Amino acid sequence: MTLKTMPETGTAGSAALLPEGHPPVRIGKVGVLLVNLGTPDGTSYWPMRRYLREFLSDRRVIEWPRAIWYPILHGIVLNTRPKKSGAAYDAIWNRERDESPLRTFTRSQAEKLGAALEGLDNVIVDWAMRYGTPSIEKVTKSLMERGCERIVMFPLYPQYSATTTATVNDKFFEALMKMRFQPAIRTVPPYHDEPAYIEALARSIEQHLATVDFEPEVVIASYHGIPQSYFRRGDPYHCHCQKTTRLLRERLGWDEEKLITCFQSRFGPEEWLQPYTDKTVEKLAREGVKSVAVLNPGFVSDCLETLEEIAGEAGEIFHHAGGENFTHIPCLNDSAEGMAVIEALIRRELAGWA
Ligand SMILES: C=CC1=C(C)c2cc3[nH]c(cc4nc(cc5[nH]c(cc1n2)c(C)c5CCC(=O)O)C(CCC(=O)O)=C4C)c(C)c3C=C
Ligand SMILES: [Fe+2]
Ligand SMILES: [Fe+2]
Repeated sequence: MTLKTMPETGTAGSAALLPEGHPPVRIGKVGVLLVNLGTPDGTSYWPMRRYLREFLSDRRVIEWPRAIWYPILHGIVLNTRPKKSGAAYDAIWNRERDESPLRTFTRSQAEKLGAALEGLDNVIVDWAMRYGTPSIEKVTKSLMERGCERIVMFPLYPQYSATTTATVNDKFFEALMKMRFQPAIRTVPPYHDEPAYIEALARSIEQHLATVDFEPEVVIASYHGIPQSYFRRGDPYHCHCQKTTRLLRERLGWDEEKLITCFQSRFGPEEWLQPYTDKTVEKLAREGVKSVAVLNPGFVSDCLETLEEIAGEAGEIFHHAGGENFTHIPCLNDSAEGMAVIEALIRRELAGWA
């Protein structure tokens, strides 16, 4: 049998011998795949509807029996919500790049991580979204085409929830299920109590508060909510959120009145984790609290839920109820502190591979 050399293949540049007609094989690389929730491709009706349909059809997100949920989703939600949510996205849209902030930050995080890992010449960094584009399947295939025999997949959620971390894992493994020749896999675990993460949050608070001309009486750590029933059935998310706040409080030397935990972004008629952020800022203002700061430790990047719901809506609620000073502390995003967290976790998970 004739063998031919394929210089573009082989481990880290070494030539491999392949039989004539053999499909090309690229090997020797390690992929790092950052995955965030996803975001619409545009704010008009159809891109919004496509995104919401995929998101709200996920059984990990809405656990109701399909026979009950699908008529509501298709008959009501997908007819009304695309317009309403589209208007909200419009208010925060990155017009320069014509995309949502979540996409801008996720891409930048991948680019900055790639630059930070440049010394590891067998590592390729890329990014994908659980819902919408670029899909996990497409990017995973692309990493393999570029020679990745091993992939570290990082669901970008500090606190584990079945509605976020698990569904990213599911989608990733669903893509692998279709492959004859699979890469070896590592997934990055939740990091709600990692010292590097707590330190980065603490510094982001200190740095932001140094830029405003008031001292907040109360600082709210506001996490995305989940239905209470998911928590009762064993989702550890609530405990992870509480632990993040406790460690942050200890690091800052604050008491339980100064740094509190709340939950935002309720959806549907069920009871969600409480206390609710919007009700809490209103109550605080009515009780005479004049200055409040809110941070979103569960969001790796600023997005609709932080920029519109907190920086926008929650601030308005606070002022209408008599509050005077309100400030939103930005997420870690692609800041030096935020990138230090992502890099530290990825370097740890690459041990023995890169
Ligand atoms: C039942 C519905 C939802 C659950 C459960 C849920 C959990 C959950 N979500 C995030 C993070 C994000 N959610 C975002 C947007 C968003 N979330 C829901 C619903 C549920 N989320 C909807 C319908 C939407 C879309 C916007 C809207 O119509 O309100 C985003 C923002 C994405 C963006 O493009 O900016 C994030 C991020 C977490 C962390 C979480 C559970 C822990
Ligand atoms: Fe959400
Ligand atoms: Fe929201």
